[in-house]
Amino acid sequence: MINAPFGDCKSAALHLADSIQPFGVLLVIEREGGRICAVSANVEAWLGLSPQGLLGAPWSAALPAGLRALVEALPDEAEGRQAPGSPQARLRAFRCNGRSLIAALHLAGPHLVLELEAGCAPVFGQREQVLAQGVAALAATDSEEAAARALMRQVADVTGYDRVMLYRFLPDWHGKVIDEVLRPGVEGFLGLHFPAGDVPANARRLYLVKRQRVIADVDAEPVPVLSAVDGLSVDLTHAELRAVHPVHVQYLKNMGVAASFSVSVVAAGRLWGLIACHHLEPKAVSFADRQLCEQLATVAAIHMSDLQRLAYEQARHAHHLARARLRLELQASGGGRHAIATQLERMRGAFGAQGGWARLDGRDHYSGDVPDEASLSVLQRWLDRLGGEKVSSYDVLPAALEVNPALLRLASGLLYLPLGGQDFVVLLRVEQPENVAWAGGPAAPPESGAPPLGLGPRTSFRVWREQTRGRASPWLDTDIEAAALLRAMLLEHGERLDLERMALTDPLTGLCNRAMFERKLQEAVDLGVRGNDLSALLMIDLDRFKPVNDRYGHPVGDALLVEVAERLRRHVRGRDVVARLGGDEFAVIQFHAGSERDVEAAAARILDAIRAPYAVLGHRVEIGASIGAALCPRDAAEPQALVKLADLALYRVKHGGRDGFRLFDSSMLA
Ligand SMILES: Nc1nc2c(ncn2[C@@H]2O[C@H](COP(=O)(O)OP(=O)(O)OP(=O)(O)O)[C@@H](O)[C@H]2O)c(=O)[nH]1
Repeated sequence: MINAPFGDCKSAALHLADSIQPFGVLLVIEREGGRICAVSANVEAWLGLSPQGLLGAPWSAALPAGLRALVEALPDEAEGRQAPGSPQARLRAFRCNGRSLIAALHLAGPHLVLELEAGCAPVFGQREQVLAQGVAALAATDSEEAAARALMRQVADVTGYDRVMLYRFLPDWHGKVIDEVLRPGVEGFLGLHFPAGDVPANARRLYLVKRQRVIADVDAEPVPVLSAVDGLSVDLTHAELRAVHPVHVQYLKNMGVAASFSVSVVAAGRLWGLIACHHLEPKAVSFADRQLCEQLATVAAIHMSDLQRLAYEQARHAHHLARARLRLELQASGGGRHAIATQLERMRGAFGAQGGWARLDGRDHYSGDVPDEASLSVLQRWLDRLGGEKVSSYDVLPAALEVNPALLRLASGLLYLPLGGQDFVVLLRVEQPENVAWAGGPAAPPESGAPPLGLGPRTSFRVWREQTRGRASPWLDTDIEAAALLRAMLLEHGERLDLERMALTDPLTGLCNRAMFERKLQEAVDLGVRGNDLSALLMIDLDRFKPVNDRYGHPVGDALLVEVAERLRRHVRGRDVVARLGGDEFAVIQFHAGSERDVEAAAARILDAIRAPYAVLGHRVEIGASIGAALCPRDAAEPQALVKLADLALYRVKHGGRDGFRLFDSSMLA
């Protein structure tokens, strides 16, 4: 029986094609039981054996002696060749009915697939020489593209097709002809783009596993594969003779192509491109030459994978170095979270971004080419939807943003690093407008609704020009990976700053704590001594605070402390420092204190501020404060001594009845 025909081209299980091209003959043997379960309908013409006589018969009885020897030899040899790539068929020269044939046998799941075609065994020596030269040429290349070009030239030399093109797959799987070799007078396609639908996903999967594919004559009638049992499907993924989908045949005819040969260009397990060979007359490349091309393609794939890995490692290393430098800069800057903004340019350099935008603690910072603020707000609303958990990126401006000309020009590529809360870093790449020349228009052939064989590939390959907008040069995998690592580093930096801040501030009032007070006092003393400038230290202890706690409870006491802190903050100047040293004890460090009188005036203002009545949690409270002060360098030129003397003055006030101010004088030491 004849098995089911293909489905439509895009969803068809192309490898289950139940027919073959007529330049050979196919037999399928069940590995279990050894019966011949399928043969191509042309078997009689090639082998002089009828399909009826072969189907269901054991191969050991039904096959001619030469073929039996091949089948006997193969299964064990082939076991190890099954996965993961193309199982290399075993070749055998064979004469039958006075014809020289090449027999090839490979495993396909539960089946052995035997194919025969006209030809003779490869001539030893010549083939090895071509292979050696090819390997040397490939090894001399230092980029993936150069290796692919070298492979294309070798395929052109070995096969002699009219037009040999290097077709490179681009990120969305549309393709571009980036190199070609033409017989004089044959039209070329160099520089033209082809839509992704021209090589649909099912075809790409086959190209990945079966690294070469010949179509000997687009006008040749396919030969059905007859099977012994109903519904038998043989996997022809690795078959040389597998028939072509009618839509693809039509596609080639529309192009004026009579025969084709394709060699897959694979790098790191991914389809990089195709070497597409066209002939304007029917043409079948010999099995041996096809194998030679496949071997060269395998060598190219290994070399290209190595080059890709090398480029990847180099890019990772460069990012690693840039990050290490950035970390050092951040640590050295001591400038808190905003130090990240000073590194925007460095980040742009590492990621090849023309614009940088950081929002840190509500403040915006920019570097390089950045859209205007209104456009950035549009962008930000869009970014808000992405969430703040991970790096996001695009290198084609999202449709929703296309209407904004500034974003189109300056933000066609984006890396978004959310840094917690409202903070983020955004790196931008400018638009790279490109004039794309399509071979016959970018639309894929119609997909839905049409009957399977009525599907038509496009009929025209006339050049159709389109300017692509909103595209930036694409981020590499290494960029995305490095952005995630950079984000982790910046978050860690922020967390360290938060910890530092926590370690240096009083959690209740937000004032400096004792540790920070000591640092700042040292600064004031250094400045006073070096600059012969007067600094003052005011030690403040609240009076009658305990009764507030006792009477109204701790929460009221807490709220009162917070309010005292607020009043103190309001009564100092820019650089001065207010600290809570513990309990109801505060301190003020005055830089550039002016004169003794100025210090006294400041203390009086602070006293008045503290004395003013409070309304805390619904209670009216009044307290006072005892304040003692010492001056640097007049009284002491060393922090601890200064604290001691200011404390001495404070205790004089406490013991003198509280609620007042004393400036240290030497009589207090008596
Ligand atoms: N609500 C509250 N009370 C605190 C806190 N830390 C310390 N205290 C209390 O503050 C009081 C400080 O003691 P004192 O300075 O002797 O109290 P005072 O009534 O101001 O005494 P004088 O200075 O002699 O007037 C103690 O009762 C502590 O328990 C705090 O964080 N919150």
